[in-house]
Amino acid sequence: MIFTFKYHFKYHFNLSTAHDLPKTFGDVKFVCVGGTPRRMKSFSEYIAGELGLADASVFNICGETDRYAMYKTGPVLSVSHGIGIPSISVMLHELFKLLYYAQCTDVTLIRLGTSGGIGLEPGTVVVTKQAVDGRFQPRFKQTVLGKSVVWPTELDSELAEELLKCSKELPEFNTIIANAMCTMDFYEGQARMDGSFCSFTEEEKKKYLDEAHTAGVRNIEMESSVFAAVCKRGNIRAAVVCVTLLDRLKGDQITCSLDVLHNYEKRPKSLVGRYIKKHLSV
Ligand SMILES: O=P(O)(O)O[C@@H]1C[C@H](O)[C@@H](CO)O1
Ligand SMILES: O=c1cc[nH]c(=O)[nH]1
Repeated sequence: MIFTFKYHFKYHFNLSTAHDLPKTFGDVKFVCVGGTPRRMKSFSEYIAGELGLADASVFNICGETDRYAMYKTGPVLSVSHGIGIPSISVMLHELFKLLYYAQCTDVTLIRLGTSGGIGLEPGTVVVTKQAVDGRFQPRFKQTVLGKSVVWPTELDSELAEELLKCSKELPEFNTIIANAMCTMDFYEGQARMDGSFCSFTEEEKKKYLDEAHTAGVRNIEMESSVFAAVCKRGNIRAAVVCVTLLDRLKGDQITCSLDVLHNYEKRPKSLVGRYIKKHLSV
């Protein structure tokens, strides 16, 4: 990555190289990202407790813009990315620029997310091996200058294994390593029949989800492919850790209570928190 502008603006973060980025962000070793500002704020507060930084004040660094929210506790930066590939892609461009100008080294990126499971007990945590597209291929396709560009989407296998090892200390939920399918849509794109429109039958849906299962897909979400592809391009160690909210072989609608959902959402947080704590030898 080579950036040569004198002042480089990270427009959606409301930060630029006019700020002292090395002073504020130079110590960052982990960046955790996830869909919602609430999740990332609560992760930042949680990690402050885990790292014994309970006095750290957790505030939104991007306070002046409401595109994304960013929180920092010690060496851990938490950033929200919104829904889907375009939203996380913009955030990752600006994040990588930020890490570069802040002169950060040895950074690990982890996405903490939610997903729909395939053939799994709801609440299972899936650490992604490869992010595959809707045709079960490990690739991220983008149109650049009117041409299709394809990037590979494997994630760091060593990091995935280390996370799986940490999960053995959290026996209250199951954690597995498997492929995630990354889609462009929550409804028809994920073979749901409960959107505004539906262009397929129940049998076609079942056949597709069975094929996904046979291809090794165990969960479906909406960001892992571009996340894996750009981390690979930037040579950054990365993992995707998503909890499943339902079993898509049994239905389309997420019917569990908010309490149960929030409890499920804590699972990637506690697994990644444990990993970070171990890694920083706290
Ligand atoms: O990080 P989150 O929980 O937002 O990720 C999944 C994929 C989509 O962004 C979203 C759809 O509900 O949930
Ligand atoms: O089914 C689901 C649940 C959460 N997120 C998704 O993208 N799909």
